[in-house]
Amino acid sequence: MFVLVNLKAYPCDSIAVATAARDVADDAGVRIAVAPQAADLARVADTGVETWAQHVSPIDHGSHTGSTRPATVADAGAVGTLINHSERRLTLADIDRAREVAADNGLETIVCANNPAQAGAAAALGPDAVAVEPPTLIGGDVSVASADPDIVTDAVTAVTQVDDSVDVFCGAGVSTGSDVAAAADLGASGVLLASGVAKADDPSAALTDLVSKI
Ligand SMILES: O=C(CO)COP(=O)(O)O
Repeated sequence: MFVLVNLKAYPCDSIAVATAARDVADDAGVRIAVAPQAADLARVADTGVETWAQHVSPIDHGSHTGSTRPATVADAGAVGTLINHSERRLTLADIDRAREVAADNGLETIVCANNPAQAGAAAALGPDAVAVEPPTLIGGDVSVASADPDIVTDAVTAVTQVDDSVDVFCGAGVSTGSDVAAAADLGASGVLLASGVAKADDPSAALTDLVSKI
């Protein structure tokens, strides 16, 4: 299982979380990555933790004020990027282009989706993975794997029917090792989470629990 921690714009110490994630990943032998805000990418990557971008713009060089260029993200030390997060939606054409430019720059890509139908559509664009995250459960206390397990299994079916080389992750409300184990049982190969670590009093303890049943 791949554990990807999205720090969003939460008021956490991104370097402290990154350092904890690096150490827990090393100790547990589990793949853990941290996705900080764009301005923190290089500092987070310098800790040695696997670093992802929260978003990239569907552009390369040019007159694109305020954009997050995939190549710049890669130069800062990111190895992958989320695309079309529920809080950073893109048009279909922009998802396609962002994935293409990100991949051209060596970034791994995860396209986010609200539901199984969108997950299948996202798989058709050829990302490395699709993450299904029901918006109503994001930021809540109940994991998608227990609140709505069919969403996960149906997303796995939808994605596999389109392209069985695309991994399926799930997210929303994931905060414990039991949540991660339940996601794996439903066929997910990774989890995407935020508040369970970014808002934790002790991010290291939260991460240790998250990987405890993998
Ligand atoms: O949006 C999410 C991860 O990108 C999920 O957020 P929570 O883990 O806070 O529900």
